[in-house]
Amino acid sequence: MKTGLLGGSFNPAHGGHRRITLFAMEALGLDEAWWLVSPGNPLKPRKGMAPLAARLRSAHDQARRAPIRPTAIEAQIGTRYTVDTLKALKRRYPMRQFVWLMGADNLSQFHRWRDWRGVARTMPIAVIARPGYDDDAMASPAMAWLRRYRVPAASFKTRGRWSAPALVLLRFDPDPRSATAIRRADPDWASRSSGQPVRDAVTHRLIQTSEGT
Ligand SMILES: Nc1ncnc2c1ncn2[C@@H]1O[C@H](COP(=O)(O)OP(=O)(O)OP(=O)(O)O)[C@@H](O)[C@H]1O
Ligand SMILES: O=C(O)c1ccc[n+]([C@@H]2O[C@H](COP(=O)([O-])O)[C@@H](O)[C@H]2O)c1
Repeated sequence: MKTGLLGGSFNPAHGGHRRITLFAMEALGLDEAWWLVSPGNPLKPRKGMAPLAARLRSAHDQARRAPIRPTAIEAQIGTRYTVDTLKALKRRYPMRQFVWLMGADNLSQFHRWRDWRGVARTMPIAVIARPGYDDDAMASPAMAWLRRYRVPAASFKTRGRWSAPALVLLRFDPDPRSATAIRRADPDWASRSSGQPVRDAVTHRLIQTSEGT
């Protein structure tokens, strides 16, 4: 199973997340994508961050009828830094091939992440162009190191077994949507988010069994 991992605050999830995920799945030939709804981005302030349950619920709303599984795996396994999460997922799902997905805004900050080279050595990375961030991303300190590992999307898609580091740059019709704009227009979105707790499909299976696929 080729699986894309999109980590994020999802504060809240929006149509841009869904659209870039579906585009990336098509471009990279992925079977499914998991959205890792973060317990708290280590570089973002806690202030203004809606509860995890509300953010996860918004992710379920946006992922409807798509091969996208919103999860709270990091809260479940107790990781917060991406390098720890990705290593844990590779251990738990040894037969899966994972690729880390992120927008260009995150590439421009990537050198500030804990052991970012370790992230890149754990699995391939695909970066999705984002309006307003692409120039900074291309000029970023992480890109200076990562660019030697660049692989065209078309050849990545046809590779049987992936290796890392590998960097794929994806450029689609750019999507200007952002959670910041949504919060600005609707600061109380989370307080109206209610209902049954969502079932976290991947976490559920992770607790039940060791998947082995
Ligand atoms: N419109 C978009 N185009 C490309 N990538 C995006 C887009 N929106 C979100 N992403 C990417 O999706 C992941 C999760 O994003 P996140 O949940 O932080 O949403 P956001 O819209 O960037 O939020 P905020 O505005 O609060 O920073 C990140 O890797 C981010 O770069
Ligand atoms: O590991 C780190 O040091 C690190 C620093 C900043 C962000 N991240 C991860 O990057 C992903 C995107 O975060 P965000 O808030 O931009 O949606 C999310 O999975 C975060 O946990 C990870």
